[in-house]
Amino acid sequence: MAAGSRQAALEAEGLVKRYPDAGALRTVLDRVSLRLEPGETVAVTGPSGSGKSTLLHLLAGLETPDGGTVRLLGQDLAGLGEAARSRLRRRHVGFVHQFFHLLPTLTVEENVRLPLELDGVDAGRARRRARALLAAVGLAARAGDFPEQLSGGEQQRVAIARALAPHPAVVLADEPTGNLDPAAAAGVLDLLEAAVREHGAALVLVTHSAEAAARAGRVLALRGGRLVEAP
Ligand SMILES: Nc1ncnc2c1ncn2[C@@H]1O[C@H](COP(=O)(O)OP(=O)(O)OP(=O)(O)O)[C@@H](O)[C@H]1O
Repeated sequence: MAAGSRQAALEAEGLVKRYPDAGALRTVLDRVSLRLEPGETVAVTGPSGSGKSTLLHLLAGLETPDGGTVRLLGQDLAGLGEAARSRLRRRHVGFVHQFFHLLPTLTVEENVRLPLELDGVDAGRARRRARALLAAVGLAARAGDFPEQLSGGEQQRVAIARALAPHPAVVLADEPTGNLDPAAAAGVLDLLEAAVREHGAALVLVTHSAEAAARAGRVLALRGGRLVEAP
């Protein structure tokens, strides 16, 4: 790192991802590069199937690229073993999945506590943090419920509380406002933006929503596998 330059929260260079398709390999991402400073929000748009979720999975180290590198807080994910990569992800990445991925056998509060407890945070502190987050997302009264007792929008807010629980340096949100009414969608964006503002998190927001994208500092689009400035 050059003297005086800030360390990027997240840096992807030349990412390539190919998937088998009808007996051949199809290139979904073709040399995609992206750099996010702490406190920065980037919206990624693009048609269905353009590779937005794939890009988020590569940035989180949930999938391995066929080419290129991802550095999270300066660490090259490819240089880490699976255990170290999981630890880095658990501590520093908040991932909001498109379909929530809450664990159905755990209560709402247990879902939010889980990443903290997996990371060795003591039970009392994890409970306090989970309750504070559930209060922030307006679900304090639902802490003891199970995910299936909640509406889609409520489950999405739990997923966001869980993603923000460890104070992640990077938040990767895959369509966090999909299927929400406008008021709920605005509330979800407020929560994500608060994480950026209060903790200097870097946020990548994958979205089909023009309103959501308009709230980001930078809007990029995936087109033909390339990440370009949105018009
Ligand atoms: N594990 C996989 N195996 C094979 N093909 C895959 C796999 N994952 C994704 N793809 C393909 O890669 C392309 C990009 O998928 P991706 O889910 O990243 O798109 P997206 O832009 O997020 O779409 P949407 O907006 O519909 O969520 C799609 O054509 C998809 O079928």
